[in-house]
Parts: sequence; C-alpha cells; structure tokens
Amino acid sequence: MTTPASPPLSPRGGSATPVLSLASEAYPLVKTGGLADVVGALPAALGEHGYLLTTLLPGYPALAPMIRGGREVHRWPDLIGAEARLVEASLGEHALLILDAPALFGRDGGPYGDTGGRDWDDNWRRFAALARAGAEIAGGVVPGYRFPLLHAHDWQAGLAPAYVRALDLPVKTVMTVHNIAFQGRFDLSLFPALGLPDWMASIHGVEYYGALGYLKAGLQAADAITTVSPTYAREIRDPTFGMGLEGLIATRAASVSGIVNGIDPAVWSPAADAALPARYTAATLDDRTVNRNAVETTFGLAPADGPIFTVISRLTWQKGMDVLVDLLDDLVASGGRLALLGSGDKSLEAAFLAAATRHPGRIGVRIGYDEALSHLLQGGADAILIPSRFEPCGLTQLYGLAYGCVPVVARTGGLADTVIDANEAALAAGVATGIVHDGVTPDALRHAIRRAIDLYARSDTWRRLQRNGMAADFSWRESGRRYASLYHDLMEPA
Ligand SMILES: Nc1ncnc2c1ncn2[C@@H]1O[C@H](COP(=O)(O)OP(=O)(O)O[C@H]2O[C@H](CO)[C@@H](O)[C@H](O)[C@H]2O)[C@@H](O)[C@H]1O
Repeated sequence: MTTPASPPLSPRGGSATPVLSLASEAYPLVKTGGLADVVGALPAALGEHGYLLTTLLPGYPALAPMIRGGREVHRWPDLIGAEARLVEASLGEHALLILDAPALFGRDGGPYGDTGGRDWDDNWRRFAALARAGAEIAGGVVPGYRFPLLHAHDWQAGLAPAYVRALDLPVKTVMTVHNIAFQGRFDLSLFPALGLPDWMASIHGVEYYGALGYLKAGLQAADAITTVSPTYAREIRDPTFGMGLEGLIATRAASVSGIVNGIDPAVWSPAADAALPARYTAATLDDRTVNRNAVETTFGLAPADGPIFTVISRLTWQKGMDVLVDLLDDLVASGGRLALLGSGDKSLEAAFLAAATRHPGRIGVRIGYDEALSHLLQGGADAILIPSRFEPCGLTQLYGLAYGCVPVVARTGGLADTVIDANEAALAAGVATGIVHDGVTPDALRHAIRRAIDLYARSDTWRRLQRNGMAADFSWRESGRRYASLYHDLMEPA
C-alpha cells in the first residue's frame, strides 16, 4: 500500500516529513551501548534531508524531569495491561515522545534489568507496550501527530512493524538491526497478551522456533530492513552470523541493506571535546601528549616508550575479550601498556583485574561505565583494540579514527568496512588507517598487537596513520543521505 500523499503533519510545523524513530535508548538521555549513539544522532543526520525525526522512548526514571516538564498528549487506560500516557518533550532540537508508564518503566536499575544485571521478567510486556504505542502513534491515534514512516531499532522495537501490519495502518516501516545476537525471545504462551491476530502466532508473524521472537517479528513485517554496515548485511545471511535468523534474512535479501553508522561531531570531535584536558587537530597532534599523560595518571601507568593500548567495551565473548585477556602478559612483555574501561561478564572483569595486579604500572583497569573517561582514552591512548568476533558496525573504531587513536581490529562487519590495514601497499599509497587481523585467535591477535608496537616505533609512519584516520570522513553526511533515500523510496515508490 502506498502512503497517501497528504501533507505531512509535523509536530513542530514546517514542511519536513515526520518520521517516528522507536528505540529503547538514545544518547544523552539513556545509553548502554552504541544503539544510543546512533538513535541520538539520526535526527540531526536526517534533518538535513527534509525529515523530522521524533524519537519515542520509554519513560525511565532518568527521563523524569522531561516527563514533568513535558505536555501530555495522550492516555492509554490499558496498553498491554498497563496504564500509560504519552508526553511530548524535546532535548534541544531533538523532538521526543515519552511513554510514561510507571508500572513498566518507573523502576531503579538499567533499561533492561535490575541493578544486579538480571533482565526484568516483564520485558516482553514493557517492549510490546512500547511497540504498540509506536504503531498507534504513527497511525494517528494522537491528534496532531501522524507519521507516514516508523523506524524501529533492535528487538525492543521489533513488534512495532508487526502491530502496523496487524492494525493495517498506512505507515511504512524500517527495521534496523544493530546486533542480531539480541533477539527478544519470550515464551509463546504470552502471545494472547500481545493483542495480535491469531495468524501472527505462526512463522509468518512473531513465532520463532517455538517461541516469540520480537526481532524476528520486525524482520518479517517491516517494509525495509537495514543493518549498520554493508559487510554485516552480507554476513547475517550466513549461519555463523545470522544466529538462527539467516534464513529469514536471506528470504528478504531484496529488502535488506547495510548503512554504516556515522559519528556525531557535536559529541566526538577532538578539537572541541570538553572531556579532554588538551584539545587538538591533525595539525597539533603533539598536544595529545597532555591527554596521554592524563591517561597514565588516571590508570596508574608508569611512563615508558611503547604504545598505550586502550579497550573501551562491553567485556563479552562478542568483543573477543576472552582472547585478549590471555594475551596481556605478551602485550606487556612486548613493550605495550593497557588502559581498559569496560564492564560485562564477571569472569572477564576478574581476569582483567588480575592482569592489572600482575602488571602494576603497565596495565590499568577501570570496571564500570564512564562516558567522560571514554573520551579521555580516545584522546590520549595510542591505539584501541577491538578484536570482535562479530561487529555489526562498531563505533569505537570510528571515534579512534577521529581522535588519532589508531584502531587495531578484527576483519569483520563494520570494522572491515571502516579500517584500512597498514600493509606496505596501503602505507605506500598513503591510505592506511589502522591494523586489521583475520580471525580472533590468539596468534592473529598477538601478531596484530606486535605489529602495532613495531609501527608505533616508526614515529613518522604512526603519525601518518593517525592523520589518515583523522582525515577520513565518518560524519553522518553520506549515511544520512542513504537513510533519506531509503525513506523516500518507501514513501514515494517510483
Ligand atoms: N565502559 C564504558 N564506558 C563508557 N562508554 C562505553 C563503555 N563501553 C562501551 N562504551 C561506549 O558504548 C558504545 C559502544 O559502541 P559499539 O559500537 O561498540 O556498540 P555495541 O556493541 O554496544 O552496539 C551495537 O550497536 C552499535 C550501533 O549500531 C554497533 O556499532 C555495534 O556494532 C553493535 O554491536 C560506544 O559509544 C563506546 O564508547
């Protein structure tokens, strides 16, 4: 069905085409990972192309001040079993709708689980409510609002395209996969509570290997599917990366595309970063030394000649942290140091802390989540290690490139698409930006770390790597254009 060509109703007026972006996190309001960065940056990226994105977010406690200061525009007495209201708010230029449902979202802990990291038992209800609200809002349930296009991010928004279909709404849908490993699987017995038509309890709807699959539902129902890099878009057709969804992705191949993430220059720019003791550009890279010294002090590293590696990551198997942690004695013996910021699997956290105890002055570990510290590390460390087994796009290598913190990455997903290995040909051609290794094995990673240490010793070559990375364009310009073109094609098919 084609969207009627009626003039778009824009909540802020004007002639921009309204799009509802639906997600469980958005920087700077709530962030547990890269999803938030992307959802937070898309409105500005698409604004340049005539689309006005409004982001619908759950009313977590962190949003309480905005809920208090916002304007109620709708109420649901029973949204998947909970009372809810919709509050209009904004953060600077970023238009927001907040789903205020205290029974679902008004609780301490993270967006998905309690303070101990245990998933909430009712996540199925919380994110079904978010998705149902999103579909209804896009369809026009709230006076003054209608969105001809709904853009759903990850499994938490995955049911939204299914609701659009079930309610037969004149809304086009895009499902973006930031990580196919997280799928939102729940017991099939919960299906009746979702309020979807019976036929959707099948493989053609939300059923998935005898369970409910929220991401699966979105992939099945959406008009278009995107993921966050071209390589990952190809990889997820393969069982190694598709995590059981490869068949569906392959079936829908004509509707799947990969659009690499950009970075938000308002947040990630070494020339204007308030979190850095010294701001710098490619022309003033010597000034980075001040930040490097701050990294040494903060992480208790003793001055030395070799490079300071950093890791800023969830400490998980996906990120290859189990392989890296076993190589740290070698990294130190080869002349490297490490400043790590991360949290995740308890056994990995303990293993990194043990390595720091074994190598005082050479390895510093900060377990936790610290946005400002992540900026200091990008602005002061020499190289960032990202040995991911799979990486849909990856943002920390992009921040590394922009900050002259040379990325050392596995050749997978978006890492393969954004870092050019410093082999002799690429060095000679002046295009190398980092070090890329094949496979996440101890040998491959050890070799990559040693290559980085050797290259670092060739200070002119290292400078060139830094400058090449800093000159590369990972702004949202091109990716924003590609999303805009997708939106356009969906709403006004040729
Ligand atoms: N301890 C810590 N303290 C402070 N900041 C920390 C931190 N640990 C991580 N971060 C920050 O969190 C973000 C993580 O970004 P990634 O691209 O690695 O995404 P992630 O795997 O979460 O998400 C998924 O979605 C994104 C977005 O599409 C994809 O790029 C990615 O491949 C996919 O796995 C970065 O902004 C990083 O600086």
